[in-house]
Amino acid sequence: MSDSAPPPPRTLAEKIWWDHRIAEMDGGTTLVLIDRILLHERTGGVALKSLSAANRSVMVPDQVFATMDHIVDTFPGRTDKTLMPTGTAFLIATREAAHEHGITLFDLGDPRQGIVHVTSPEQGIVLPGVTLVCPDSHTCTQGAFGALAWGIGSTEAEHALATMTLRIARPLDMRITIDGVLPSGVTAKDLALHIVGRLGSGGAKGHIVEFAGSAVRALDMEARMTLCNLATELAAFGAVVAPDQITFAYLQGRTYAPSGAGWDVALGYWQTLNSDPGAAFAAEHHIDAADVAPMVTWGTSPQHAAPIGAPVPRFDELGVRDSQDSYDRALDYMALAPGGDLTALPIDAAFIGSCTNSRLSDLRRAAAILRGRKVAPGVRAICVPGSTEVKRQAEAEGLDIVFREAGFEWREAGCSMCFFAGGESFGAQERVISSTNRNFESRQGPGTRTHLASPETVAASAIAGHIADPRRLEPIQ
Ligand SMILES: CC(C)[C@H](C(=O)O)[C@@H](O)C(=O)O
Ligand code: SF4
Repeated sequence: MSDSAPPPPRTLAEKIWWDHRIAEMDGGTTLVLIDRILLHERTGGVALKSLSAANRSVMVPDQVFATMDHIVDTFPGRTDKTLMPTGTAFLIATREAAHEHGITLFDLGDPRQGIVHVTSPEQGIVLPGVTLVCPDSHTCTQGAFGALAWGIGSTEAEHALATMTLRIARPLDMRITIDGVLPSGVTAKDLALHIVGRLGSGGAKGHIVEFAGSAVRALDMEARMTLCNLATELAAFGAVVAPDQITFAYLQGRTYAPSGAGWDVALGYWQTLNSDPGAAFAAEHHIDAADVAPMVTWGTSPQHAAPIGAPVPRFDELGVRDSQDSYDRALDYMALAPGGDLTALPIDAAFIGSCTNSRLSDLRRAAAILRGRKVAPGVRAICVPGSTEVKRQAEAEGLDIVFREAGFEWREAGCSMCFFAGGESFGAQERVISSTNRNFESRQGPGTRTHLASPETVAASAIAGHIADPRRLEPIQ
């Protein structure tokens, strides 16, 4: 390979790649400069601990940020005590290691605390054109800013912390162009589930997915993050959206974003971050936004998604490849039959939260549905803001009151019931409608049955007591 960047046309991802490439290594890998590293108490503390054990230090502590999100309780009045029996040790280890290494920590009680993929954009840590890694698979959420952001393992995190570099094989480029206008009542979450349903859960393996097209340009930053978040469920290496005025307006004035003259310099660079006309992609897909409907999953993989109201597909109707065994197993686990009507099944619980859909705009849209209505009897409904800052803003608008009056629990920020951390759980065989990103077996607790959907659909279903289309709400009595 030549040592200089290839001439235009180049893709957005290629531009960032070449701006961070240090050297070609053996085995077709490249040594890449890492700008920012994020950690959380589930995996980050482990990486910091082994770094200390090896007598190594964090190379640039100013560019490393840690938060408490995965294991912390989300009950009001929480402390270091967690429902996960060994959880407290993770919190303490992360806190001690962060202090030892001089890393900024968004600890319990800090107004910046929250889910790592929510707090980083809020604080302006992720920026267009940076390389950003975190030992967490949904790091590609942050590619919504035109950053190369990807999830790594704890060992890689240790290497990145010590050297601000990583050795990786160049991923391929994929572009998913979404043109047209999303129908009214259809959200970025529905679009993302539509795409995962069409391409399948391995559909972007080894690729950086660039989301492009007029429907993507029309999305605000929070919706772009929702879209990029689900790229993980396509097995993508990362996801990117070319930064534009919407991105710049979101970032301006945020704590860790450049300011003053530095802002102007950065902006000049950021405006070059888009794919040149004619740039080559290893794979291209086109989606018409008008084809997207509110979606819900019926099975145990995010690719098991269908428009609300559609019958559970029969095996021969599946749009993506799946084995008969895994299809049968999914239906058995979810207690569903081919051709069955999902909207006829009572739900036990409703959950609004996670790095997919727990930002202020998500809570506002759910609250608009809940206002003046009540959660159906017997349904346990929980709302967990993605960050302490989201919670503060929601409370300033009175959204907490709307959620509470409807019958929702209103929690402290964190990952909470997005995944079972070994403590709090929905019950076995309980059917949960959830604004999260994974419906794997036992994801929300041993034996729970998760249906993924948008916050609007979760809210509408909580009221109806069964999976319900948010566009067809009963009038307020
Ligand atoms: C616990 C953590 C490492 C995990 C991940 O990598 O994604 C979690 O965030 C998840 O969503 O499953
Ligand atoms: S909210 Fe869920 S998907 Fe996101 S980082 Fe936390 S556990 Fe993972």
